Amino acid sequence: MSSSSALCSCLSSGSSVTSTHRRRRASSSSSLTSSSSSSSFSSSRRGFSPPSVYLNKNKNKNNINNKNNNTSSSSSGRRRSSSSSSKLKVCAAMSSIDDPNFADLSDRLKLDNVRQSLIRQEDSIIFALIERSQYKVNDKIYKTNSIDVPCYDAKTGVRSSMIEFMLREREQMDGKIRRYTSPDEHAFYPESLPPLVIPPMNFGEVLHECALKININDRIKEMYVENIVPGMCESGDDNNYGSAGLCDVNCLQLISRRIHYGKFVAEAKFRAQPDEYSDLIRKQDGNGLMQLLTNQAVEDRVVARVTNKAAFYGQDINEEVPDASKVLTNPENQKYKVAPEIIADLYFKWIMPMTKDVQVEYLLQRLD
Ligand SMILES: O=C(O)C(=O)C[C@]1(C(=O)O)C=C[C@@H](O)C=C1
Repeated sequence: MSSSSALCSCLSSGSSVTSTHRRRRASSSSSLTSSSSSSSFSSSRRGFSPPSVYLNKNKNKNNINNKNNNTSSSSSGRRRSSSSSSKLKVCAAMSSIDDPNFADLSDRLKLDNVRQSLIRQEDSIIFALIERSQYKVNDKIYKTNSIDVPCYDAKTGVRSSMIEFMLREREQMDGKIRRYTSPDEHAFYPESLPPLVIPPMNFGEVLHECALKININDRIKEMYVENIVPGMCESGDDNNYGSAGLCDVNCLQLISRRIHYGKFVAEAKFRAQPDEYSDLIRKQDGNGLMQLLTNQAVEDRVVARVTNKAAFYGQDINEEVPDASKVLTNPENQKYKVAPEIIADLYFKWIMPMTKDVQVEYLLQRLD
C-alpha cells in the first residue's frame, strides 16, 4: 500500500523529522511565500520518532560525517568552533577525502563550470517542458479541494491540490535517499522531509551558510502554475491529471534546481570580484548587485541556445541524421511539439530573472 493512502490526516507528521536534512527555512525576503508550508501531510510514517541519524546500522561511524545533522561535528570528527562554523569554508578539510561519503564540490565554484552545469540543466528542463506541453492546462491539478487526494491542510482541513499531494509524495521518496542533503537541491515541503535511509553525503562547505536560509520554491511553484503552464499548454481539460501532474513534478524539481543554482553562480562571482561585491553588500544595495551580476551577452546566448535546443528536441527525429540548418530554418521541418520561442521566452521572462533573484538574495547575506 502506498504511504499516501494509508493515513492522510491533518497531523503534522513531517515536522519532527527534518533534523537529518539541511535546515532550509523559506526565504524571509520572499514576498510571495504562500501558505503551503502550513499544510501537512500525514502517512503511515506518522509516529516516527525524531531521528538524529539516518536509518542505518552504521549510524555512529557515518554520522560523524553528516554536516546536516546539527551535531556540529566536522568531517574529521572535531567539533567546529562557533566562529569557524559561521564563516565560509571552501570545501571540506583534507581528511574528508578519506570519507567514503565525501563529494568534492569545490570545482563547482568556477564560473565556467557553474555555467556548464546551467547549460546541461537546460536540456532536462526543455525536454520536461515539452513533455508537459502535450497535455492541456488541466487546472484542476493546481486547485485545492478539486481532486480527491488524501492530503489536507493542517490548519484549515481543506483538501490539498493534487500538485501539492504529488510533490509531497515525491519528496518522501527522494528525501529518504538524501536528495535534499545536497546543496543544490531544495524541497518544496522541507518541514515534512522523512529520515534518511542511507548515510548522508559529506559535501563539505561550499557555499556561505546563508545559503541554507534561501528557498524560494513557493514563488517558483506559483510562477510555474500561473505563467509557465498556461504559457505553453493548450487551455482546457483533457482529464490527464496523473500524467500531466507527473510532468509538473519533474518540471518543478528541475526548474527549482536551476533557479537555486543561482547560489553557486553568486558565490563564484563573489570570489572573482570580492571587493566590488563586498562594497555593494555592505551598503545592502540590491539594485547595484543586480546590475553587477547581470551579463547581457550571456543572457542573449542562453535565449538563443534554448530556442535552438527546443527546436531540436521538439521534433520527431527520424532515422536519418538531421541536418541542423534544415531543422532550424526549413518551415517544412518545423512541426514542433511546442514553439521553440515559447520555451525560450519562458526562460527569459521567468527562469533567468528568478535565478538572478536568488543570486541577489544570497549576496545580500554573503558577509553576515
Ligand atoms: O551566467 C551568469 O553569469 C549568470 O548569472 C546566470 C544567468 C542565467 O540565469 O542564465 C543570470 C544572469 C546573467 O545575466 C546571465 C545568466
